Order: sequence, then structure tokens, then C-alpha cells
Amino acid sequence: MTLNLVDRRAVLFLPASNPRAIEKARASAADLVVLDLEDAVKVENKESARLAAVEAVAMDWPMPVAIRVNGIRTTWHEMDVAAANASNCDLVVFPLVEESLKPLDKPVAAMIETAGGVLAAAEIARSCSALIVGTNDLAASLRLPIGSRASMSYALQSTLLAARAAGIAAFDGVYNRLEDPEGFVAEAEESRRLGFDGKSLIHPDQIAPCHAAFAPSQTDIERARRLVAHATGGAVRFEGAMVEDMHVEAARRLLDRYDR
Ligand SMILES: CC(C)(COP(=O)(O)OP(=O)(O)OC[C@H]1O[C@@H](n2cnc3c(N)ncnc32)[C@H](O)[C@@H]1OP(=O)(O)O)[C@@H](O)C(=O)NCCC(=O)NCCSC(=O)C[C@H](O)C(=O)O
Ligand SMILES: [Mg+2]
Repeated sequence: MTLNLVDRRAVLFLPASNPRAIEKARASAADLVVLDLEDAVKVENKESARLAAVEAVAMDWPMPVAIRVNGIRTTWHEMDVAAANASNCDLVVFPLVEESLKPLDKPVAAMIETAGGVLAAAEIARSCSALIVGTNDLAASLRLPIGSRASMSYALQSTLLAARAAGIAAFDGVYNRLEDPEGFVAEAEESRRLGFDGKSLIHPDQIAPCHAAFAPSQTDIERARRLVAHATGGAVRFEGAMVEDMHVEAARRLLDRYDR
């Protein structure tokens, strides 16, 4: 079972153990909300967070809502998966994935956040609805010093390639520095240039800048409109450059995204 998440931009994570954050997320402009049972939840709250997540997804949500379960090597994993699978959530997110996901009764997404996950991303992508890069765990797995995003470019691009080859959505990782809005915007714009559909977020303040970074600019939209109007099929000269059918298709996709 799959869920079309392509073109969703703002993927907001929050601890399932935080009821105020759940309320805030429901009222937000996030495109996908992920109630976390994994790293954001203290060990002593794992069971109550699972119950809270199941209760929360039973409410009405204006956007798809997911539950992220604990990793396969933890004692909570099986109970989390069973609870999420039986719940009203739209998607189950698995962390630290290194092989194909087993099908559930609902759509699944995989987090690529280890060296093994990156190398298996193409196979994993064929078993799920989205790949999400977990840049914090990935940095640890690759033994990178803090702030070494440039050293992750191969992993980011491999994940994107795997998702595109499987025709599913790809989301970039989180930006941890809550008090650095300029840094967030720069990283989100880079994510868009890399081809990601959107970015994982950890705070409501990151939602609006994320939408802005991934939205097509007015210049892009106007150019796309001119290009679609100008195209006659095959190779043509358009504003000083050669364009062919794939450029027209890309322009149509951009206009379609903008309209939606
Ligand atoms: C990072 C935080 C712990 C910061 O918390 P805090 O300083 O308390 O936040 P604020 O005081 O600014 O909060 C203001 C209000 O906003 C709500 N809030 C905060 N964060 C969220 C959120 N993510 N979603 C919805 N609402 C949120 C607060 O409840 C306040 O509400 P109110 O009291 O009514 O005013 C905190 O932001 C946080 O917990 N963020 C999410 C952490 C998380 O989910 N982490 C796991 C995913 S990230 C990850 O692990 C990626 C991957 O696995 C990897 O390896 O990289
Ligand atoms: Mg992680």
C-alpha cells in the first residue's frame, strides 16, 4: 500500500509524548506530521508515548499523520509497529532502515540514516512510500565531525536517486540550530536544489520558511508559463537556450504544483 507524498514540503516531527506540540502540529501548515516514539521520547515515556500517539491519530487531522516507531533492535519495536499498524495513522515511519520494509496494512516510509541504509537505499525505496534522510544519525554512522553536511552529499544524492528511481517522495533531514533562521533557509534551499520534495522539521517556526524555500519563485512560474506557451514539440530556441519536451514537461509539473 502506498501514499503519494511527492511535492509535500514541510514534514514536522514532534515527540508523541508532548500533547501541546500535538495540538500545535494539528493547527499548523505542515504537509505531513510525524509523531515520534523514537529519539525524541525519553526511555521512561516510551509506553505512554505509544498510547498518546494512537489516541492522537484517532483525531481529525487536516494533513496526513504518521507514527515513527522505535528501531528494530529495540525492545519497543514490535509493540510500536503493532500499535501503529492498528491505529488510524496514515503512514508508519521506520528509523535506521537497512533492508526492504515488510508490508503492513498501511503505507510505510523508511529513514536512511546509516552507511548500510545509504548502500541499500534503492532496494528499500521499492518497499515504501518515502525515503527520509536522518542526518543526525547519518553523521554519527559516518563518523563525521559536527557541521559536515558537505561530506554527506553522496549519501543525500544516493537517497534522492533511489527515491526517484522508485517514483516515491524524498525528504531531507532536520536542521538542529533553532536560533539560526538564515542557516535553515540556506539549507532548505540547498535541499530543493538537490531535488528533495521537502525537509524534515523540528519546530513550528521552521514551517513557513520551509514552504517558502521549496515553493517555485514568481520568476520560475512566469518562465514556465512562457515556455509552455512557446513550445511546439522537439527542439526549439526559447529565450536564448535550447528546450525540448522534457523541459516543457518539467514546466508543466511546476505549474501543476503551483496551482495545487
Ligand atoms: C527542539 C525542542 C525540544 C525545543 O523545545 P522548546 O524549546 O520547548 O520549544 P519552544 O518553547 O520554542 O516551543 C514553543 C511552542 O511550540 C511547540 N512545539 C515545539 N516544537 C514543536 C514541534 N516539533 N511540533 C509542534 N509543536 C512544537 C511547543 O510545545 C510550544 O507550544 P506552547 O507551549 O503551546 O506554546 C522541540 O521543538 C521539539 O521537541 N522538537 C521536535 C523534536 C523531535 O521530534 N525530534 C525527533 C525527530 S528529529 C530526528 O531525530 C531526525 C533523524 O532521526 C536524525 O537522525 O536526524
Ligand atoms: Mg535518527
